[in-house]
Amino acid sequence: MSDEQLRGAENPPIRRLAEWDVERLRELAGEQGTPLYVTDTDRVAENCARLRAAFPDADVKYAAKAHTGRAVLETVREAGLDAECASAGEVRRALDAGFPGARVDYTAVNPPARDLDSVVEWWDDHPDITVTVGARDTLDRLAERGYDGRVCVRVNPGVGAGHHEKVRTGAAPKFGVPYDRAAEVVADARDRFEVVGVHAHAGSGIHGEEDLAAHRDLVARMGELAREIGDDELEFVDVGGGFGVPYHEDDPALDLDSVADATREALGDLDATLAVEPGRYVVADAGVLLTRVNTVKPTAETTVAGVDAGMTDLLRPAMYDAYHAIRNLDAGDAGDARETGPVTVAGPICETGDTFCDGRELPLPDRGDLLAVGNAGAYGYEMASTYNSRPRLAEVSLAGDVLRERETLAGVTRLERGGADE
Ligand SMILES: Cc1ncc(COP(=O)(O)O)c(C=O)c1O
Ligand SMILES: N[C@@H](CCCC[NH3+])C(=O)O
Repeated sequence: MSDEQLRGAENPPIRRLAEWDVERLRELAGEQGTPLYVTDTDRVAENCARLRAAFPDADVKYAAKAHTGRAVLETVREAGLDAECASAGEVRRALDAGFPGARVDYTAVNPPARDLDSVVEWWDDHPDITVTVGARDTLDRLAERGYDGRVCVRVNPGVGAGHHEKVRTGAAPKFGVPYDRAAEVVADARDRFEVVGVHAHAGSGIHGEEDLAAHRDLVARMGELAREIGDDELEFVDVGGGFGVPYHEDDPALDLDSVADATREALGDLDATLAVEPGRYVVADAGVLLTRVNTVKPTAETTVAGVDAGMTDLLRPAMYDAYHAIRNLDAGDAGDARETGPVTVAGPICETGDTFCDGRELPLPDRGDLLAVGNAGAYGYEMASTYNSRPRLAEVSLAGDVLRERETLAGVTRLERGGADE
């Protein structure tokens, strides 16, 4: 596909929930049961292609935490993005999915000893891995293990952005060395390692003028820092990810090309390559969560649609009050004519926060209706848990391949004495 097409209607910047093939989703739910994640890997590839077209001279890395499933990692690798990993586990999964070490960055945040041990061990076979370090202690701990390889220094830019305070990383003291100490830490690191880059990340879900202004500030600060410490001695300046997607049906899509232009302009002239590391943008609209209504309960204020998916399957609404579009695939524009009214879609978990929406205007549900929850491809399955002894749900590709099997109770209890048999 040419860049022209990638910027046009052939590859639109967002796939809305209404654009998924309802018949196909019904078939998959029928074959696999619910709750079920459906992932369209072609869409993942399209999103990667659009990122590469918007940032043609940059190193585009995929933040693997958004969706670390094998099929997605392989798709991203084939599409030419690198892998940005948040743990030794993610590093291992990226290597196993075929990323060469030179295309793997490990962003080590307060890294557990076991993670450092593993990555240093794998570094023998993959000497081009880059470890991104956000504290001097981490440099010392790497040196103690005999590591003298590629290091990137993570900086706390003092500028945060994102859809919720819990994901505004840039100003949180947890992440990165303070901006005014960054040059000193880089100098120290240069004595002991090969310093290949500097890094900062504003936060997740950048969407809207205020967030974009913060992103530009961060990028400008990183450009200044790189020039101060010698950009000709760096391979890259990584300005993080965070590019948002529209969760509300009528939110506009992010204009990625203008974000890319603004990023380059804010960075200024540099010998080092620009790097970005989006996660959500790659996978959010490539996934839906299918769930079935099992209980309908009219109340004075709302009709409760009790469903078989819960916060254990998609945590974002409970954790961040995140909005996800919901479509009833058996009613309204996708099925029977129905009256609409305020509907509360609630899961089976014993927590008040276990709702996907509260009093949202939707077709009044019937028991057995199939609902689709949109933009579930990013931070969906990866944040799933087994709370309330709920086995994790299954994931299939749009083509029908099982990407992750449905877990069983035996899977949940396999690590405990006297665990269940099935
Ligand atoms: C260091 C780092 N890089 C990249 C990302 C990816 O963010 P997003 O999925 O919003 O693009 C995150 C998550 O916020 C992050 O913490
Ligand atoms: N898990 C968050 C975003 C990632 C934060 C990672 N630093 C979300 O679902 O919005």
